[in-house]
Amino acid sequence: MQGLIPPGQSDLQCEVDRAHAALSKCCSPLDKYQAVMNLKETNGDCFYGLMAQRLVDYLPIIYTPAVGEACQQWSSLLARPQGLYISISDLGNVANVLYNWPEEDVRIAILTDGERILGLGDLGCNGMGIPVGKATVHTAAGGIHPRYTLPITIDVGCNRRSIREDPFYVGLRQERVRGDKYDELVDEIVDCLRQRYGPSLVIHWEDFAASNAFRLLAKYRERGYATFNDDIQATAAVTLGALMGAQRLPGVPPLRQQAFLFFGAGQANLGAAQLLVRALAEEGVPEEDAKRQIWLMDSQGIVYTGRKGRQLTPQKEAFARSQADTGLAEQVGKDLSKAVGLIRPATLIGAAAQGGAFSEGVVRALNQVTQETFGENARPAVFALSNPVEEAECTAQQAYDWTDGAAVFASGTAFAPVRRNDGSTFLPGQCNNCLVFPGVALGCVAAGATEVADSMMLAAARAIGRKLTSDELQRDSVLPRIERLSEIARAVGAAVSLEAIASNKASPSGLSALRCLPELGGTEPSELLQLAEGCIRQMQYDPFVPGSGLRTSG
Ligand SMILES: O=C([O-])CC(=O)C(=O)O
Ligand SMILES: [Mg+2]
Repeated sequence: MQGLIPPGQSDLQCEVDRAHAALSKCCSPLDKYQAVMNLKETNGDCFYGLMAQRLVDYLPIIYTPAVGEACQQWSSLLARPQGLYISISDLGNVANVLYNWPEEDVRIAILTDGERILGLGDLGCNGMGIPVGKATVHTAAGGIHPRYTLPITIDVGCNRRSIREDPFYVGLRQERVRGDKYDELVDEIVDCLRQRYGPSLVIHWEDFAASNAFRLLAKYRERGYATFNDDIQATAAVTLGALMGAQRLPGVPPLRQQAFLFFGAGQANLGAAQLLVRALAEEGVPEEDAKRQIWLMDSQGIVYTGRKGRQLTPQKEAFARSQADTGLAEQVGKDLSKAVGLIRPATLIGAAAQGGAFSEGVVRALNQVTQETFGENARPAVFALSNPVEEAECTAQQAYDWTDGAAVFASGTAFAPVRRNDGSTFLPGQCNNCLVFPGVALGCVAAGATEVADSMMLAAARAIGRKLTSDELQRDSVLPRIERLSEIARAVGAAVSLEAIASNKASPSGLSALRCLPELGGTEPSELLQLAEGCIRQMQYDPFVPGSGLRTSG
């Protein structure tokens, strides 16, 4: 290497600082995305060092929202492969493809088929940015070694013509394969993953369309895989965590007394509704009563039994209002402010990828019905969860302005703090599944979990609600600040492993690693936190002595 690199020596910290200074010169988030991904490719130690130290600066780049733009432009980005591509033409040959992945010890596989990337829809093979970004967050926040993560894009085609016809498109130029062949491919992938990486490999599903997401999750859970769907379960856990956090603010009505209106009946809201029912059940509310507190609204209006048109999916059917609500549903039609006026919820959760759907009229009506029902100091919850930011149902500023500061607000993509008239600031919570999935994976890996049970997701939600600090509460945040992501991931990890042990979902290897935990009894056992810290990459360069040959790492 002598002569091929400059003579001055820098340690890792200097390289991290230099990389940050260089990246600060990028003019757009997309430029920064490309530059930082290039760094990942050329100097992994420096990249992960930078992510660990400045996650809050780089999360909006490697993750939502810039990663969404990167996926939209993926074909023309000169992106180097950072994960594994398995296509429908590999059917019957998946094992060989999988053995091309160089790592022997993978603990988490993150799979997408690119059909529902964030709120951006079908991006086909260009969705690869998402599992790659999620893997990076598993490392940067959860401390999972990058070699333990395997991002996979399953290419079965793309139903967006503009993408298929893009001359630079990197995927298969065909419509999506569906039905038996699709299922066979996913089966083969999951089987081969288990064969190569063992039964406690965590399978993390990401950004599948609802028609596949629920089915695949149920199928592989039933088959005894340690598996979770980020968009259904982790989004649900962070949403429930935000609802639990809101309970700690004065004026927010008790969960068991409210009506909840879910705008959008896709994976995120259905998952949240399912988990909410479980949480209410633990408060002693019978399941049927809990369901009666919940209203779903999709593109056809209120979800109710016997609704004309397309048949309800089983997941929607579980929350369909009874025939007794037919009159109300017909009166509402597709009008959200009418729904608010007639249902009188105190919580409105949007996850329909319809930017701006929470209009001034809707938010004002929500505030009014909340105060009429629970008194003039009562505060409604407005959660605008769709990603990326253009898809958000309303902005933080709007929610505050339209309710004279009464609303408690959370969003999927971050909004800046909002200044109040008295000079203090509201701190909008970022209700993004990144507060959950790294901790869930960490907890599962640490405990050698054989299943990702609902109770483990509930434990994750509770851990998040508990972690809110008094400063955050004072600024009306319903979730811990994203700056604390690593700390939250470890707390969620601890809670998830403890619950895995308590519900007999931990395997002997995990149990022996965690053998001291039950006696510790606390909610954040220091042993587990140490274990988590132990997983973290030791980012050190070996000293380079001129004339002695290569650096051994870096
Ligand atoms: O990636 C994110 O920001 C959250 C998420 O899973 C999605 O929107 O699909
Ligand atoms: Mg997702």
